[in-house]
Amino acid sequence: MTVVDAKGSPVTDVPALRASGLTKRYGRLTAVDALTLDVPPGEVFGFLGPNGAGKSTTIRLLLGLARPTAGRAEVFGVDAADVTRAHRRVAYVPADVALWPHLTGAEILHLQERTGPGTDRAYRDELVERFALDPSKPARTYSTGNRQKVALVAAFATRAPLLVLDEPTSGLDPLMEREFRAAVRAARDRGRTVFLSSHQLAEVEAVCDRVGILRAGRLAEVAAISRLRSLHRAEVTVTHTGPAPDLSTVPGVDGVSSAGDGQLRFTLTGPPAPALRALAAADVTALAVREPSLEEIFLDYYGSENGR
Ligand SMILES: Nc1ncnc2c1ncn2[C@@H]1O[C@H](COP(=O)(O)OP(=O)(O)OP(=O)(O)O)[C@@H](O)[C@H]1O
Repeated sequence: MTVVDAKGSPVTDVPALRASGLTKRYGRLTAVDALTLDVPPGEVFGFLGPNGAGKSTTIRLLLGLARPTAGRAEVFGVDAADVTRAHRRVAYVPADVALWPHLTGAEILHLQERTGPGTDRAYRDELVERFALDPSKPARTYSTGNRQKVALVAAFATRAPLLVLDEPTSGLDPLMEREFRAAVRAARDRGRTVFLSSHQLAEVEAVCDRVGILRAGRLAEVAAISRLRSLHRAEVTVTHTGPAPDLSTVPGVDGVSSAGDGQLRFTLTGPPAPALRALAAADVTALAVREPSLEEIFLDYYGSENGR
């Protein structure tokens, strides 16, 4: 029996996606290493990591397209290996969209409608317009971006409660990227769950509630974007009159520099209270704090290293 809330939506604490000790080895290489993660229903989750970190392999495991060496993947409580049941609730856009070359975009969308978990046709037509897709052409004539658009329109227009998108915007131009972000927000407004692997950090920052950062097959961090920012270095600029405040021994403060123009710059990690107490002793006339972008956080994690 399904329990529903006042609006008729199912009440469930079963995660949309669950990975428990999920592991995939290819010979000696451990592509995904004991990955444990829950994505609750209604969340937009960003999945980040450099090339080769194991993002696509994780997605393949979550979708039952690859068999785990150890551990388990579940979609709304159903074992990912039970593909027929699990896929009733999933729409998937792979990194390399392959379409039937002789069918037109419209024919492919129609085919998806008949085989998938149900389609909102009015919304699909709206998305075709929004993504400026010409559905009358055979798929073999589509560019990479246009193939991606067909797959995205089909996925967003389904009634599947979970969308798994593997680097879905790599071929889209900035206008289409904007439409993509709007479609993700609309999906969330409808209570759908989105699992989005991406290299576009600005995109993840704009649409995701939480992010997971994968490094060499392991989850290095899972956090809300705001929390991730607060854990990382903020850049602080203090304008003062009179002698510069002494921050040399303040916990969390690093890289103090003064240009001698009444401005002091430093980076701050962790709670700001000790720095604020030290600053209170000086005559501070302005204080500016710049939080790091997701890109800066990402580079902090990886530096110039590879993901593996
Ligand atoms: N079928 C396979 N056989 C052997 N090794 C594989 C196979 N699939 C993936 N790998 C290896 O597993 C590691 C993770 O690859 P994966 O494609 O999951 O990374 P990714 O994070 O998706 O990278 P990218 O961002 O470049 O797409 C890589 O070292 C890759 O070479």
